[in-house]
Amino acid sequence: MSEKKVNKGSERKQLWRWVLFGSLIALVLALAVASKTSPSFPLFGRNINKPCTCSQKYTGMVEDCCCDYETVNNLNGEVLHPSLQELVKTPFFRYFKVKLWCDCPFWPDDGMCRLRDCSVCECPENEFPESFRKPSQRSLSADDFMCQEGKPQAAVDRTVDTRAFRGWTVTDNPWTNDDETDNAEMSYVNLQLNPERYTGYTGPSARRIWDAIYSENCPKYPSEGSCQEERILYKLISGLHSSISIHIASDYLLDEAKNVWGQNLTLLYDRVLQYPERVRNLYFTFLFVLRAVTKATDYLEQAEYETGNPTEDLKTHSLVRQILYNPKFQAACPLPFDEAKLWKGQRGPELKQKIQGQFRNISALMDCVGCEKCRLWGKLQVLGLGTALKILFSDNGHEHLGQTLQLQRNEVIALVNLLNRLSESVKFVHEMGPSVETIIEDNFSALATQRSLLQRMLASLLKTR
Ligand SMILES: Cc1cc2nc3c(=O)[nH]c(=O)nc-3n(C[C@H](O)[C@H](O)[C@H](O)COP(=O)(O)OP(=O)(O)OC[C@H]3O[C@@H](n4cnc5c(N)ncnc54)[C@H](O)[C@@H]3O)c2cc1C
Repeated sequence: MSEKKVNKGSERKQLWRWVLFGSLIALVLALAVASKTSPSFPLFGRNINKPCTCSQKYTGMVEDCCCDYETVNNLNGEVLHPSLQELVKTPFFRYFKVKLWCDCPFWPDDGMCRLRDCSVCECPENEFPESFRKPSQRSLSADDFMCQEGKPQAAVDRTVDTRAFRGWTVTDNPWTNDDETDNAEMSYVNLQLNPERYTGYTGPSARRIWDAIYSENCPKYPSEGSCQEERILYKLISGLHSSISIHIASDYLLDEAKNVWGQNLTLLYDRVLQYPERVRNLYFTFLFVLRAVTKATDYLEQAEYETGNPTEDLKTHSLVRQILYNPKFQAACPLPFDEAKLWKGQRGPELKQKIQGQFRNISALMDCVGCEKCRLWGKLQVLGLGTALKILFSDNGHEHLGQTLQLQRNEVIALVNLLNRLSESVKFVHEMGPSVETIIEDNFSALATQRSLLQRMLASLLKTR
């Protein structure tokens, strides 16, 4: 009888151990599945220290700028974003002239030049209206439709309305490497047909470009005694990088088989939000480019936006004026960035030359980008930044800017499209950031609770053994 009791007791203990062990496994599996299947439940493989929320992090003045985060968000939401969205759709601003061939000057044997054929990948002729011109008349082979590492989302649609290009002079830009004179190699691209978004471009080729940019041309922590100008170059590139990542996250191919596109908030968090510095650099870059646009007010106001469509062209001019002369903007943030404090002192001119050289290298590196659509937006946005630098630092001629500044049409198109991209990114981070961080935070505390539960169960399991 007593032996039976003892046996029953040890059986129950055994059973209890199995129940505990089973629950433990079930809990771990449930967490793993939740983490894998839900993009907004990113728990595993992370540091689970509690992050602080967007609202706590982004207050006060944007570093090195003259506006605070709240003002930037308000102005962007109410004034800039809506106008810019309209402006970039106009015929003048939606066509960009670009050399898309991959003639990377740095590492010809990268293997990316097998994409040379891919760079002329065009839609089959029956996909677009007859009246549209194609830049290349060469006959298309089957390979042309299988380009960009087999990813159609990476190919550029060259559908273009030729009426959009007239006038404007060719001028130098000491900050960039772009040569617009070689018309034979240039394509005209309709930016509205080629949104900046996820393309599947990743791995060593992409990594090599970013590495070359950061390690050789704009190190985060340059040599001892680094100055504000060097930090500013880093922040501009980092802000642009954040914006590219935000566009990938906001327009992501969620299901390749079904061609479903949507937001990838895990990616947004992983690449941008969890590094507050990257968000700050995005705001900095936005204000820097905005300052360049406002500084060129006289020039942009008088420029010709003619495309052969008087109604559209009038609308373009009116939208440009709406941005440049918005009273709300002028009252709340009249000087987004103060460029006058740079290049001072004896080292000024030498430093400027050095940084110009670094920026030109970054511009040249865009030819090494091994994905056509990424190259398009990389080139456009770097040209946009180069244009901002040219406007802000043209031979110290700030006072007479209206008379001395000369911009190419393509530079103006790049500048405005860059500003629009940055404005979209600022809006997305402002609107989505807090909720994404709250979800992550909730998940972190859920994980913390589950972790302590697991620890207790494990301890109890070990005890009963
Ligand atoms: C010019 C260019 C344009 C591109 N455009 C597209 C595109 O349109 N669509 C697309 O799908 N892919 C694009 N890519 C690829 C994309 O940027 C990533 O390289 C790719 O998605 C792989 O990402 P990753 O996670 O390895 O990190 P990456 O974004 O490649 O970052 C590499 C490293 O840089 C550092 N880093 C990341 N972000 C920042 C930042 N904001 N500031 C400072 N340092 C940072 C980190 O150390 C990171 O590990 C582009 C690449 C380049 C070079």
